[in-house]
This record gives sequence, structure tokens and C-alpha cells, in this order.
Amino acid sequence: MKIQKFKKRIGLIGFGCVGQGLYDIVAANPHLGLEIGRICVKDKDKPRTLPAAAFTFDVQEVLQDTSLDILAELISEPDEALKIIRAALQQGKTIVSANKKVIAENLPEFISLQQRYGGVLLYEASVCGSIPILRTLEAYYGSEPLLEVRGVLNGSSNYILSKLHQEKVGYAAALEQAQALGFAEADPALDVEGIDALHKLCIVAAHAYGLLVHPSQVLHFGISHITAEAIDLADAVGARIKLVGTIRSDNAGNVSLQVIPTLVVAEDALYDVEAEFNGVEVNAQFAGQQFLKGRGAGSHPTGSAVWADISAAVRGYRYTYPKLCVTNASVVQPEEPITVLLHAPQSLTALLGSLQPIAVHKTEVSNQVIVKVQQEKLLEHQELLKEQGVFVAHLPESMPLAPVLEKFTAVTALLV
Ligand SMILES: NC(=O)C1=CN([C@@H]2O[C@H](COP(=O)(O)OP(=O)(O)OC[C@H]3O[C@@H](n4cnc5c(N)ncnc54)[C@H](OP(=O)(O)O)[C@@H]3O)[C@@H](O)[C@H]2O)C=CC1
Ligand SMILES: N[C@@H](CC=O)C(=O)O
Repeated sequence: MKIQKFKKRIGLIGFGCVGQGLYDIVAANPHLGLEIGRICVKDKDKPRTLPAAAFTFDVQEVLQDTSLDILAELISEPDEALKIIRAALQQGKTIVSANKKVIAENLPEFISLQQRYGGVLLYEASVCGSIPILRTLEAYYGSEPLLEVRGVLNGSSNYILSKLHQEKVGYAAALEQAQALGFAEADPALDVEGIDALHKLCIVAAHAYGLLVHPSQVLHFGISHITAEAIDLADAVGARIKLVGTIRSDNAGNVSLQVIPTLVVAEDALYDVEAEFNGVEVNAQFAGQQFLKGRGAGSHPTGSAVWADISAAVRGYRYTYPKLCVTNASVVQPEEPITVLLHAPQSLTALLGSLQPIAVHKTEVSNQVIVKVQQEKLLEHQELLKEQGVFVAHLPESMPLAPVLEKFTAVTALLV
């Protein structure tokens, strides 16, 4: 007897960089039992790669279509995406999403909707594009305590930093390239202000530590105020500036999170993560250190992660958040101070207050300071520092301070 095979039908909402990527992959693999059933977009006048008849502009047509087996939410408007995911889960549907902002800000609600109505939400593509980090944390590290998870989590910022280091192109030109290549968010401030990396870090915290952390609680700086002098300083000491997100736990189960541009030394696994690539280092109590690297943004790499989620969901996979029920951990700001480089367009005196600078360099146009500061204090002042256009970079313990101080003077002296 011949067994009739039915294809699983996907309702695709959003047909931009990622939606098109998913479409291409599904269309190229018809033998794998998936097909795109419906596509919803917003703009009626946009030229498309498919005939007009392939599209609807009414998301309800997708949400109400009972012939669809699974939904893929891949749109650029977070408010609308939230409504779509919520509506799908309230109907007990299976939906995959790439929207880190919406997931990071609403994860507790999404978990409880899944528990209440039996639906499924997967979102591997929302963190580090093609790197299977959430599946790794869920399926492999579901029990083992993790000491640290750190990584380059934003492809656009990393692309810009690579261009600044390697080609000395201007910041604005590098950002334009990241946008043209489809890496940046619809609002690129999310990328360059460190907010996208922050969203991803909060999602990682749920799977790696069982912690539901709201992004508003977390220290984060981006690269939008980066200067050529900071790049030159890093180059001069053999380091590269990377936007690094870190979650670390201490022996007492206190967990801290931060996103901050960091001077990364050549021995660090993150040093060679370039362009739109992302890299995540997991340091587990018994397994030790592991490193995952891959494309963190772009049409086909991200489409591949969405495809992997769809295929997994079709086979019955769902997140179980194994550490959520067992964790005693809580989020803290660590007490020990960190060393940071502050580069400001004007005087930092008012901002620094009681801080004890290790080194200061002033010119007519800018101020550079290396200072040891409590993270609590940095968190307290983070909005002010951002408003004042201050570039903040972490000088981690792995970065010997002496050569930095020496070059700091040499590099900044060129400005006088
Ligand atoms: N680009 C990347 O590399 C990555 C992106 N992501 C995430 O994936 C999602 C999609 O990003 P990306 O593909 O780059 O975005 P794009 O801007 O390229 O495409 C967005 C798509 O969403 C559609 N859309 C926007 N608003 C609505 C709405 N209200 N109703 C229906 N459709 C709508 C747009 O319609 P129209 O075509 O009519 O304009 C467009 O097709 C975002 O959440 C992003 O954060 C995640 C990882 C990587
Ligand atoms: N804008 C994001 C896209 C992928 O998440 C990035 O640059 O990393």
C-alpha cells in the first residue's frame, strides 16, 4: 500500500530579508515535506519576487486559516509581531519567530500562554542567526550549571567594528553597508546602541540559567559613540573592540548580565569573530569551555534557523526551559569594580563625580579617561553617559593595563 504524504503548510508573515530567506530554502527542498501556504506582507506597492497573487495584506487571513500547520512570524514591526504571537498562542497554534525584542520583553507571558493553551513557540533565529545556541543550551546544557556565557551577539555592530578596524572606513558608511546587506534592524539604533545584543542576552539567560530577566534591568552600552581614537588605541595594543554580551554566575548563584564594547585580546575566541559573524563561548561547570561561531545575520543563514525550528516543531519539539523550575539564582550587579575606557566629546568631570581615574587625557575636542568603576555606578549613570555621547569600553582582566596606559598616552597625544 502506498502511504500518502501530506505536506506541512507554513503561514509566512513577513517577506523581507529573513522571510525571503526561509522561502528560498523551503522552495529548494520540496522533498522535505514543507510548503509555504500563505504569505502576508504590509506594503501593497512594493515590487516582489513572486506574483502578486501569492500575497495577502490581512494578517487575520493567516491567523484564521485552519489549513496552515505552522506560522512563521518574520516581520519588522515589534508591536504587530507581539499581537501576532499572542493571538497564535491563544489559539494553541505552533509559531516560530525571529523577533528578539518581542521575545525578550514578553517571554514570561509567552511561556504561560503555551502552558495554558498548549501551543508552541520556537525562536532559535532570534539569537545569533544560524548558531544553534538555544537548542544547545536547552537540550545539552539543560542540567549542567554554567559559569559563564559570553559572546558577540549582534552582527551589524560586529560588521561595523570589523570595517573600522580593518578598512578604516567611516562609522556612517559601515552602518550603511550593514543596512544594505540586510543585517541591521529596521531601526538600526537597536543594533548600535547594544539593545539588540541585550535582547538576545536576556533570551539566553532564560535557557542557560532559567532566569527571566527584563532587558530594562541590564547594563548595556553600544558602539554608536565609538571614535577613531578608540579603534587606534585597541589596534596599538594588539586588541580588537567587540560588542560583548556576558552572563556570569558566582558560587552563590548570583548572576550578572552586561553588554559592553570590550577590548578583546588575540588569545580570546571572540577576537576572530568578524563581520556579520557571531560567536558564543559557553563555560560549563563540568564540560569546560566550548565555542560556537557562525553567521549571526543575513537572509539565508537566518532563514536556515527558522527552517530548523519549523522542522523541529513539526516533529514535536518544544522548549521545556529545564532550568526555569529548578533555579535559585538571582540577578545582581557584581560588587567588584571593572576598568573602563571613557571617551567623551566634552569634559567628563561632572559625570565622573567621585570616580578615581587611573589615567586622563584631555584635548580641546575630547576627553579620554581610564577609570575603575562599580558596575552599579555605571548602571546608574548609563543613560547620562549615552546622552552625553560618551563611548564606554571595558578593559577586561585578560587585557594587560600597562601597555594600554602607555599607548593611551601615545595615541591620544596625537590629538593635541
Ligand atoms: N535581518 C536579519 O539578519 C535578521 C533579522 N531578524 C529578525 O527577523 C525579523 C524580520 O527581519 P527582516 O527580514 O530583516 O526585516 P525586513 O525589514 O527585511 O522585512 C520585514 C517584513 O515584514 C513585513 N511587515 C512589516 N510590518 C508588517 C505588518 N504589520 N504586517 C505584515 N507584514 C509586515 C514587511 O512587509 P513589506 O514587505 O510589505 O514591507 C517585510 O516583508 C525581525 O524581527 C528581525 O529582528 C533576526 C535575525 C537576523
Ligand atoms: N540586526 C541583527 C540581526 C540578527 O539578529 C544583527 O545585526 O545581529
